[in-house]
Amino acid sequence: MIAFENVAYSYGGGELLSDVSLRLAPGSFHFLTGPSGAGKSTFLKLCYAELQPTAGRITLFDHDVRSLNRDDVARTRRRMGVVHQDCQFLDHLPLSANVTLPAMVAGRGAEAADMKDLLNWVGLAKLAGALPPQLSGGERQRAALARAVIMSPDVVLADEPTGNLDWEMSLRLLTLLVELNKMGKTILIATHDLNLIRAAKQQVPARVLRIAKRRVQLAGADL
Ligand SMILES: Nc1ncnc2c1ncn2[C@@H]1O[C@H](COP(=O)(O)OP(=O)(O)OP(=O)(O)O)[C@@H](O)[C@H]1O
Repeated sequence: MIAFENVAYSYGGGELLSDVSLRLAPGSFHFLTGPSGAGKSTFLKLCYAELQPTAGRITLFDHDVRSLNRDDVARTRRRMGVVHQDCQFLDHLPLSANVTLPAMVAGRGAEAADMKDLLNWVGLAKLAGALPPQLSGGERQRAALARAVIMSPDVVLADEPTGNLDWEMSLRLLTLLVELNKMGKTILIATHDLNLIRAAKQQVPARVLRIAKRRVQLAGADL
């Protein structure tokens, strides 16, 4: 589904990531950990073709990212839901419109019933008409997850989705990601939170990728 072969990435200085080879199988659940500045967000950006590798090959849904034109990239991204670290919204639009925006942009429009189901699922049905600045950190994170999955993506990539949340809210968000995985979605979550990883491992066979010394490697069962 997502495959890296001897991938390197540099923003112009020295290499941030070197010789990364791995494969995220369909339906798998992975965490990505590593110190601040190690390249977790950069790795996720490579996964959704926001960045191109400076060396090696990345394959998304069996297509080499270098062979994709702009339309192909847009089509590929529709199969991927991304929860960004900063969860930005359009502040003048109500939550419901923000969540359905990806469907609108893709020219699909979302059925009102689907949107209601989705907001119910993330526990935000009562806030459908609220404006983003009125939402708490946890509500914003859950809204960002709803927006990421409105197009029924095959893959969900989340960058520190529980970064600003208390433990109870983190577990709630994790439960939603585990539910998505049980529905067959491939999940990749960048996080610093080892407790979150431990909690996930009690629910799903999650694996841990660790960035260290520019390499991304599978961690052992002990984290
Ligand atoms: N657009 C950019 N141009 C140049 N350098 C960048 C750019 N984006 C990130 N970097 C640098 O690349 C390194 C990795 O950044 P990245 O955001 O991928 O790390 P991270 O592991 O996600 O960090 P954190 O855990 O703090 O969010 C950092 O040193 C950062 O300053």
